[in-house]
Amino acid sequence: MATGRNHRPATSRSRGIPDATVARLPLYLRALTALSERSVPTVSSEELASAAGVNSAKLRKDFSYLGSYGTRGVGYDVEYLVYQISRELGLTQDWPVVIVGIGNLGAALANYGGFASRGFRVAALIDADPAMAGKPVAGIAVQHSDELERVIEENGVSIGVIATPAASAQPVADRLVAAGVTSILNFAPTVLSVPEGVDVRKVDLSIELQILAFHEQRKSGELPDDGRAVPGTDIGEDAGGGVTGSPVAPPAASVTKRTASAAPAATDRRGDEPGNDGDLPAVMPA
Ligand SMILES: NC(=O)c1ccc[n+]([C@@H]2O[C@H](COP(=O)([O-])OP(=O)(O)OC[C@H]3O[C@@H](n4cnc5c(N)ncnc54)[C@H](O)[C@@H]3O)[C@@H](O)[C@H]2O)c1
Repeated sequence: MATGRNHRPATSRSRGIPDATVARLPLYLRALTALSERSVPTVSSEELASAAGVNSAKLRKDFSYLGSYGTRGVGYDVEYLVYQISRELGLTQDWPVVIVGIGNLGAALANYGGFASRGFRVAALIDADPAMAGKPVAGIAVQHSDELERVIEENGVSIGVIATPAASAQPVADRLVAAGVTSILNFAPTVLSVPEGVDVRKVDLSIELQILAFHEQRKSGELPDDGRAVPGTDIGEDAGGGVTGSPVAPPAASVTKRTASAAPAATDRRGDEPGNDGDLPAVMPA
């Protein structure tokens, strides 16, 4: 991982909020939503930091970017923070999402209730297999790939989820982008090339397991022969930021924006934006 401590942190395009802060906002929101469901009116930074698994000083710094400073002796207003973070994340509006590749994973994603409850409406399920067309999955009829462009246009889809085999992922991404999609969540184990202005996040559970395997190996005292740390395992601090109690990072700031090129994201992103986690995997908040 690049060491970016002496550099200005990479920031999101809105209001100059650092990407690492943006990556922690869903963690705060998840913790705050749980408090809200229990009708808890206020929360201290320490309590919320602990519930979100984040260091409390980092939390206060993150909230300062939102203009939220809490009230001394009272803490933060839970409902207001839920609103503020939801608004900052763009969750106060409905986001139609298209899932491409309705096999084991695509069907599981389609059935995942957590999308809808967080403002992501599954607008369409797309698969290249003609035998799948018309079959209901999660109450939605699967549509053939030929329909992809029409579906995106009709539903105003800007977020696409790719759950196809790796070999199909780039052509699918190209079609999604050409049709107007500007954000892609990629589950296929391949690096995607997308034009400038398109954001890609990737999820790879096997990478997370490999990181856990590394920590297991450390716990058992079995280090690699040369005793060096395995690269890419220190993602907690920059990506999830100040995460406590967990050896594995929460959602990494793995937004990838680049011009179309054959260069892997891990190389070009880390090279030009120190302190950002470039192509590290993201894990969906549960
Ligand atoms: N990121 C993760 O943690 C994770 C976990 C499991 C699987 N995966 C990956 O997700 C992908 C899907 O896995 P799966 O087990 O669901 O596979 P699967 O074979 O069950 O499903 C793949 C589906 O994609 C469809 N498809 C193929 N090419 C297509 C195209 N060009 N356009 C539209 N649909 C197309 C196939 O018809 C099939 O229905 C694989 O790349 C796999 O490696 C990732």
